[in-house]
Amino acid sequence: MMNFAAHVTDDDRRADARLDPADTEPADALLDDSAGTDDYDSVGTDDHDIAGSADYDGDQFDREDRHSLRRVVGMSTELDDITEVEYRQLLLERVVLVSVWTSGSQVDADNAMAELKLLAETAGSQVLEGLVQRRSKPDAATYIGSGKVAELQEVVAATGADTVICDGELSPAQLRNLEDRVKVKVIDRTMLILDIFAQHAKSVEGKTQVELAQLNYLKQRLRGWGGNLSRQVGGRSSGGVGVGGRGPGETKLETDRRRINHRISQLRAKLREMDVSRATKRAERERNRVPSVAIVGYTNAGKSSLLNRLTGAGVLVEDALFATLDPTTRRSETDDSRVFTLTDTVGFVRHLPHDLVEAFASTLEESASADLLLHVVDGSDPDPFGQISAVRTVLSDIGAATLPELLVINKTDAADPQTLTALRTAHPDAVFVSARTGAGVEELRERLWAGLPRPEIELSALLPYERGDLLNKVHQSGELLQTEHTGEGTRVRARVHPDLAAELADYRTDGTAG
Ligand SMILES: Nc1nc2c(ncn2[C@@H]2O[C@H](COP(=O)(O)OP(=O)(O)OP(=O)(O)O)[C@@H](O)[C@H]2O)c(=O)[nH]1
Ligand SMILES: [Mg+2]
Repeated sequence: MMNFAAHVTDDDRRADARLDPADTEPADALLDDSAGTDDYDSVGTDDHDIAGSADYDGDQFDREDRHSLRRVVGMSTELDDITEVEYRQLLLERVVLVSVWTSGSQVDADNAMAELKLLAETAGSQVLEGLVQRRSKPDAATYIGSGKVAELQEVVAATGADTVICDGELSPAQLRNLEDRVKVKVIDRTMLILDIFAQHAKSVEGKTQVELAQLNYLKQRLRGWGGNLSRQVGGRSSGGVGVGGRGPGETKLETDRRRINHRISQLRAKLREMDVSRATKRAERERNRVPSVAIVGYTNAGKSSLLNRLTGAGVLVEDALFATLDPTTRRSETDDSRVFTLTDTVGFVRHLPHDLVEAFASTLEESASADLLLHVVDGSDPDPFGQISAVRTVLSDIGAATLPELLVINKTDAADPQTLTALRTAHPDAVFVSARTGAGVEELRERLWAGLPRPEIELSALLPYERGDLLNKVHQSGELLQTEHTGEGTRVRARVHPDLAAELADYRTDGTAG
């Protein structure tokens, strides 16, 4: 294990931040932490060299960083000192997966199970076994049928698993009943995804959003878990008053509920503040009329790799789900000097937990307000069509369904040729690329540039040399078609937005001035 001391510090800090109800983060810490991400202004001046970025897709970045952030099991000491959310996070180690398959083919069921396995592994678990039950609908009491529960009980005992992960969102009663029967912790897909988000969130905003989603989810399940945890952990730690042995009695539950509610309102307030600064930044961008492109798509499709290819951004790329949680915005330029921004975003997944969509609303709004969506699809996935429709579902949830979209089929180097043919037939307008090899990236760049909105007014003007500011504005927010330096100033032909056209009115030479 690497860098143990660093883990302890990180864990301590996290525990502190969550537990003290009176805790308010110093404002400067807040600023510090968010400075690295989503900061269009700070990168605005440093133009990334597109040609220089052609050699890498970002796979080289930050991997160590990410792994050094993995949670250390059992670092917290007193149960009194941790919320149940954190308690839940402590052990997710040796797991058995369970799913109920209600419709679709065997292949679909296998794909869903493979995805659940990937999710579990991304959360840091070792998957011991997977059980699928075909059923017209999940059992109301135990999710899987009672015969299957007995089988699950045996598998858990035989493998020594400490957790069961169910592929769906279970009711509190289902969770409780299953825990009672199999005697280990049972979590559902929603909790699993929340757990991954919790591990991956880096910025203050991301962490706040995840914690809010976790607490909202937990609040509804508090009673069920409280009862179970005491029995379960008490049994495991052989009767002593070990961790959890005290058991959250009614009073403890009440305290927990109050603390959770208090914490939720704190987090909401904090997010509202951050929302304001995000909105200010976006308004600034909109005022400058810099076209924005959002890279969206299924998790692990290669969105960050493409951003790196296109701009040399150096964003974390990892063969893991939800590697990116904090949106990163980079400035870029077309070959005819039009400036635009590219934002890498959180990946989507089938059945994205509702609490998460809500908590990440402001992050997702970033995509909803873009001028163009680059919808990246993993062409090497067994079911790229399923990915496309899952992503479109989330897009319409966040009000982004009607935005212009450029479909990008990525990983063509690894994709099955038949699948690619099927994709070509179904989506003749899509661009086929490989962020890994760079194939198709040139075409993508051109299609992307062509898809950017263009300023609506074309004009000619003669700008005196002392109005370098105006020339600069044309360069930044308009489109320079022609420039010529003369004795009196710079002659330009350009396309600009109406407000800039108004500013240029006095200098126009094409007769429509005034
Ligand atoms: N073979 C192949 N692998 C690729 C390609 N593009 C990306 N990958 C790999 O796919 C994995 C995911 O890439 P990312 O760029 O992190 O994907 P993402 O869409 O940003 O993922 P999240 O942020 O987790 O949602 C990494 O292991 C990449 O190296 C490609 O064109 N071909
Ligand atoms: Mg990413």
